[in-house]
Amino acid sequence: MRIAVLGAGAIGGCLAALLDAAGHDLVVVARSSAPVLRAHGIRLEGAFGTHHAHPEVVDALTEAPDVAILATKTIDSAAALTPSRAALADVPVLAVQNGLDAHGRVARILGHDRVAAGLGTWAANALEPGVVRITASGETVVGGPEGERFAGMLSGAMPHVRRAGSIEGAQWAKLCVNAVNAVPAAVGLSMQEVAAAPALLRVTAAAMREAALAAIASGVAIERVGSVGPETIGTLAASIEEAQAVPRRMAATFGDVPNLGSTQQSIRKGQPTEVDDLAGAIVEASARLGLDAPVNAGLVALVHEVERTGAFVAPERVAALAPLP
Ligand SMILES: NC(=O)C1=CN([C@@H]2O[C@H](COP(=O)(O)OP(=O)(O)OC[C@H]3O[C@@H](n4cnc5c(N)ncnc54)[C@H](OP(=O)(O)O)[C@@H]3O)[C@@H](O)[C@H]2O)C=CC1
Ligand SMILES: CC(C)(CO)C(=O)C(=O)O
Repeated sequence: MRIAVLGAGAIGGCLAALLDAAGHDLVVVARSSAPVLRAHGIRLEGAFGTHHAHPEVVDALTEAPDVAILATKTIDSAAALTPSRAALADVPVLAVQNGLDAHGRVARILGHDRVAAGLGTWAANALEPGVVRITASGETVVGGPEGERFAGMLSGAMPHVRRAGSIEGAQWAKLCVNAVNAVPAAVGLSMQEVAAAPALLRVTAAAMREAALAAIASGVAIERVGSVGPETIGTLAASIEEAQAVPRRMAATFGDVPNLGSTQQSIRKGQPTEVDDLAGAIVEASARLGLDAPVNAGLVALVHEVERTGAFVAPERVAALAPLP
């Protein structure tokens, strides 16, 4: 199949390399990394194996591929899709992005609803253009319109692909997972270091708890994604003390290689983050559901401060969002 990948960073670069290795014909739509990708291709290393791909690299699509994958940060979806909109007019698209309803937003930009959603639980690092390191394996959950097509396609290229029953339930579970992203992005530590620091672990647990309470209040049947399923939501909701087991366990699944998370990687590349679509989505959903989410609101403000100043904040300022008893 002729497959277009828009956004060849940590997730898109990994998928492009794996699909290339599986024998597909890849075209990559790239932004600032385009010259490096043209010259050196994409090198994948780590938990999904090693492969060096040399896909065609373009600024925008002029011809329709068979299918496309969007793997930019959510804040870049419109800018990445708009120049290729005509070529994607009738093309099934898989949006591999975090946040609630990222694929719905893509459907609205494209003006058609053949848009599936993909949720990756693996840890991917791409701080250097054209080099992707998968530092921890994990499942990929695919759902929504065209979900079956994309689950089949990915299954032929990578391990642990699962079709979601309810993509909305899976996106809520993933939003709870991504409540771990903001603390490392604010202080500049890895997820493992945050889990080992009692004051920062407590704030992470409090942020996840707010996400879980909003998930419960939404009334959506939560579907397991990675290590977060309905029973985990119950643990998170019970109390901050009980909730701490969840980010601690999650950090252990990321293994020994420090995992910065996708939000901190944006910071380290000097780029805006998608924190408004992660911690910010928890704040927004909570307000809609009549709940407060002060910890996530505080984290959104701190991550935006780090984006503006380029300097990580002192751990004490994060710890103050949910002080130790
Ligand atoms: N990293 C991870 O471990 C995980 C990430 N995710 C989610 O996956 C999604 C992608 O994240 P991730 O791969 O980490 O992000 P990256 O920043 O690593 O990659 C995004 C890529 O999109 C490119 N891009 C941005 N705008 C455009 C544009 N207008 N045209 C073409 N390309 C563009 C960027 O180009 P440039 O080179 O110029 O920056 C970059 O290469 C996010 O929603 C994230 O939350 C989900 C699970 C795990
Ligand atoms: C799964 C996890 C937490 C991997 O780091 C992720 O989704 C992210 O960083 O955005």
